[in-house]
Amino acid sequence: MDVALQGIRKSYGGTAVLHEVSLTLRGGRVHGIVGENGAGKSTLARIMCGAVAADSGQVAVDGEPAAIRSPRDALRRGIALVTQEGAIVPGLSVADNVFLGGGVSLGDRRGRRVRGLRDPAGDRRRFGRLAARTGFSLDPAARAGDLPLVHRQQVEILRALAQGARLIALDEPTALLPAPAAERLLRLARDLAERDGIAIVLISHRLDEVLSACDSVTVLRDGRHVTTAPAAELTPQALLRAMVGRPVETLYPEPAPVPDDAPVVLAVRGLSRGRAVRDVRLEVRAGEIVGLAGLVGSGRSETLRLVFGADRPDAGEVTILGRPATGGSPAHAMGLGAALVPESRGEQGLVLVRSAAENLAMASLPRRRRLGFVRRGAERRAVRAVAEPLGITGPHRPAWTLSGGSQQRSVFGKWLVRSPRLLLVDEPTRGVDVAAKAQIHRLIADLAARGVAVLLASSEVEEVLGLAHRVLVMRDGRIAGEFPRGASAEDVLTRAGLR
Ligand SMILES: Nc1ncnc2c1ncn2[C@@H]1O[C@H](COP(=O)(O)OP(=O)(O)OP(=O)(O)O)[C@@H](O)[C@H]1O
Repeated sequence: MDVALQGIRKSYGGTAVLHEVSLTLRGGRVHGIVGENGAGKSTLARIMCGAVAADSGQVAVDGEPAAIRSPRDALRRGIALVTQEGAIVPGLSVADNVFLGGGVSLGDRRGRRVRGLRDPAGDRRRFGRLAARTGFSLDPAARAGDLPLVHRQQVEILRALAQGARLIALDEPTALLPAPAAERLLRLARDLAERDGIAIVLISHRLDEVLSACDSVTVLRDGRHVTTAPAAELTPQALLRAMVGRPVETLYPEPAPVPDDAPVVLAVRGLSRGRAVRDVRLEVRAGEIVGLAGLVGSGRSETLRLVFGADRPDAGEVTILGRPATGGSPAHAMGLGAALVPESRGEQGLVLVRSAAENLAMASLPRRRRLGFVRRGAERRAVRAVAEPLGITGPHRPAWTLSGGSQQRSVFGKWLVRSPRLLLVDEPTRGVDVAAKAQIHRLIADLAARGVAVLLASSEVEEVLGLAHRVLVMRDGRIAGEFPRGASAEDVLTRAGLR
């Protein structure tokens, strides 16, 4: 199946987000779409999949104009979108999400049963076949809302396949995955293209994976189509130049040395919670960046949550600047100077119906003043002090309309306005483009240089090794090793059980 996008235009509130973009996606091929945050990648994918209406232009399927007005229309035409955050119906089982796809795709959160009666035994067989085809091991009876984001994405892929999709657009599918799982997913994408003739669209900020997984790559810049070229003729540098239109600094900033007399800001001893975190011991001094590497589920994020008081430990002790913080609450930890930039910005980081400016201003105010309306003055100050330096575009629009990168920067900014002494950061650059990534790295390095203690968890081993003074590797909830900055990624991955 070929899908041609012709002269697609889209504006939001008078701002053009896509300018006459044309692109043909062919069955049996993997097409990459790259571009900086806000370049229009997701909007293009949403238009093709019926989640957003174009202002003009058309979508043609196998040469015939196709009126795609909803995700259901798109799915009927064989076009499915798999998003980063997962458009599943949380209250339904995995199997129901997969098989009721046509009826429950985006916008129908109650999951109405549009197909009438179901055949449970048939569904089980079909589910088994799909699971075998994809290599996903999901429990069909599990409640979809209980699944972690990475598994919700698998549910969406199964749903697309169960509904017979011939074009599957994957919007940043590997952003959350550790290296081996990302490789498996990309292999699956290639296999679906080659064996089943499905057209795969891969939107990603990881240029190396785009180049290795795709047949052709399209570059968008500021809503314009810059080029489409065979991946074999491109290099990461050429892609970057096309994306950004200027040379980009991609080296990690050298962290400032930690003074010998720098006080210990965070001390953790014997910290344990169930099987997730076991007997963790670590220290972070003022000005020091300590990295936490490890697989998803190795205990990285859980350790940060325990330190921040978001979860209660079964045992162990946390002190922040010498004051006890064990098993307190986020409010208590914040009172001691801690800040947590969480992994999932949509769920934990931002009030999405408020603007980035309001989110920033809310974070800057004392707790008791945070309810009700935020004063315009506080908003203006927050925009000047944080949103502008961080390059957050559209700080006055509701946060849900911001590009993924601007959302991530807003979450970061929210904590910066509070001048923390201890910064706990989880996946700081997920879904962030190369230029913004460099900005966030610089920001972390600058904060540390000003004496902030940073505990940084990331699934990108290169990121932790590049930024941190030293790296602790977690495996099965325990600290399995420690490496200095500049150690080889291979060694860290081996210790983490990834290789
Ligand atoms: N519903 C909306 N209302 C207003 N503006 C929007 C809306 N959705 C997207 N935009 C804007 O359109 C532009 C393109 O956004 P889009 O999400 O398509 O970019 P992207 O290339 O996918 O970025 P990222 O890599 O950060 O996900 C951004 O400036 C974004 O803020």
